[in-house]
Amino acid sequence: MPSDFLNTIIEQKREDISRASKRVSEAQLMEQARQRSDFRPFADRLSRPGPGGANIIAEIKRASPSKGDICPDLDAAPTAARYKAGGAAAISVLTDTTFFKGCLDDLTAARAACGLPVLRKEFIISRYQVVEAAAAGADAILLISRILNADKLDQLYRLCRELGMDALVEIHTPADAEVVAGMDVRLVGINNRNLSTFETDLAVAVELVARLAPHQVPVAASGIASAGDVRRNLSAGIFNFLVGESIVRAADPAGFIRGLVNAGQAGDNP
Ligand SMILES: O=P(O)(O)OC[C@@H](O)[C@@H](O)c1c[nH]c2ccccc12
Repeated sequence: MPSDFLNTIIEQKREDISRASKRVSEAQLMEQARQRSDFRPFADRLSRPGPGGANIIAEIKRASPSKGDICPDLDAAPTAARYKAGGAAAISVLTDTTFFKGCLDDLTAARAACGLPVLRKEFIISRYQVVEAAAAGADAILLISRILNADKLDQLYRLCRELGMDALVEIHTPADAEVVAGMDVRLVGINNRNLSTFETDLAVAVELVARLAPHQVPVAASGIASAGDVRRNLSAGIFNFLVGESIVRAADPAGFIRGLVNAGQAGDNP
């Protein structure tokens, strides 16, 4: 069972959704979402390693419940441009306001400032948020297996695909892996962080990757902080990485991303 804190987040989400849907109906959002034809390929880009060897999904993350403020004044548009300059394959934007100090406008601004595909990083529990993501310009959404039962996960995944977006489906345990291995989901995020305890263990991704189905491509997420961390995952067959805090805190985010992208190349840094 999710801890109290994860429950607190989910309760807050229910409130957010109820408030937002009074302002703009799902039908209105659906109309906007249906007009899109500008999707940038997220899953395709991450299906094979880029020229550097590692694909980095660089995250816009001002704060988190486990770390508090990371960079509260971070400006989404120039940050996304910097991430692109460093060779990021895609951008992840946390759109939760209460716990992560993000918003959907960050996603729209980040996307407009770089040519990269953009992932909506959110605790998605309802159709409304999926349609809202598409209307706001997301190319992909995160679906967290831990907070959805198998039916709901499947429904939201289908809706996401129907609207033209890709999904990153996140797992953390062997039981989550089993549910997702039975779906036609292509991109599977393996979160090294336990969302209840916030404990991060880099062994989680390298161990769980063996449980994915042959058609699935892994993305290691959380706690990745060095070229050495990337190399450890590359040896386990993982070439996609979702990285937040260590990029946001780096003095030179573009240079830091570049180091991660090229971590697998001979004669490279620590
Ligand atoms: O900042 P880190 O440790 O590099 O982690 C990034 C990302 O994996 C993390 O933000 C994350 C992974 N899954 C989530 C689910 C919800 C909120 C946040 C997340």
